[in-house]
Amino acid sequence: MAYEAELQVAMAATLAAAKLCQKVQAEIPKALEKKDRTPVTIADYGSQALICRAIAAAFPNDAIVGEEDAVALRSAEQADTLVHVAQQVRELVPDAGTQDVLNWIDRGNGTVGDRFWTLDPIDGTKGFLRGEQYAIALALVEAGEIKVGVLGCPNLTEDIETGAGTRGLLFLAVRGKGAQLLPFGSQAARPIRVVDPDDAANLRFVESVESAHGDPARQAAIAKAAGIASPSLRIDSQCKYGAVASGQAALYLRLPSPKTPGYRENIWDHAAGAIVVEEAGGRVTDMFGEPLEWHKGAKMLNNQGVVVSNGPIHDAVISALGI
Ligand SMILES: Nc1ncnc2c1ncn2[C@@H]1O[C@H](COP(=O)(O)O)[C@@H](OP(=O)(O)O)[C@H]1O
Ligand SMILES: [Mg+2]
Ligand SMILES: [Mg+2]
Ligand SMILES: [Mg+2]
Repeated sequence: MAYEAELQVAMAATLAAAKLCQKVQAEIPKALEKKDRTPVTIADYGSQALICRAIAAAFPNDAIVGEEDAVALRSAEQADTLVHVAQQVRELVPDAGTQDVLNWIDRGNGTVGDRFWTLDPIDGTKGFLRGEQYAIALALVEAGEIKVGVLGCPNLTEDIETGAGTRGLLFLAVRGKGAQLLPFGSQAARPIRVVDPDDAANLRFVESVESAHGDPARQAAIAKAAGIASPSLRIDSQCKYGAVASGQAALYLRLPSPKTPGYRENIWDHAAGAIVVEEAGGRVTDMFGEPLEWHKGAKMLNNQGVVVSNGPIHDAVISALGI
């Protein structure tokens, strides 16, 4: 199958990173603050190191556009943090040196091009710090189109609302080959599909836990206008794409927050989730109904807001947005 090698490398690397993240989350990590005042932890750095190492080894010519960089970790003030990151990485790569770890993290400072990977080593760091949902998101983009996506959701359960079923889910997709769900520890991935329009129980919408990352009042009004009356399920990270792809929600709305109207979305916050939803039969656009631009830069400067749906309700949502 096309992209089989890429899929296998991405899956193995994401599962290794998930192991590191689960261990660190259980130890209740501290947050450091980045220049943009958002949090980062040793697990974000460790996850990026492990995944970049794996991609660099298998596909040495591929660029990686990752969220994190090692600038702060190279500073004297963060010497202790670097020791902790390296310790976590060595649990999985015993011979990893501290310089190796820094270099692997910085391997994620690539730029977009004809073929590149985009990586969010922990999407939903705020959820991770609360002990709630987060995702490890890795996607391969070629000629402006996402070809492979792997989304690791270590705290997500098969039944998202009740918490029943296996905890720890890997969502996978290869362009044109459908989307699949592989519970952690299982050998058998199963195909997933978006929700049918007549499945009333799952015709709900999902949005961020963080009110400041969206516009909850408008999101509720738009969902209602599109025929979804029940309250939203609030979930951190690209786990929301997993909810739509696995037919447990019909809609994910992410409209610009009135507090940060100029905010533009990062490709790594959406690419892996987007191909999983599209391959499960759904649709992903910006709030104007336009396709998201994956290869113009790390920030999607020409897109605003994100609408993710099962497909049939998409046009009603875009017209309810009325723009
Ligand atoms: N003002 C804002 N509007 C929209 N998204 C924002 C934002 N500030 C931060 N984010 C993004 O929201 C992501 C988390 O998504 P969610 O809100 O769905 O849980 C963060 O990813 P990281 O946690 O990887 O930094 C960050 O990139
Ligand atoms: Mg972040
Ligand atoms: Mg993110
Ligand atoms: Mg992140």
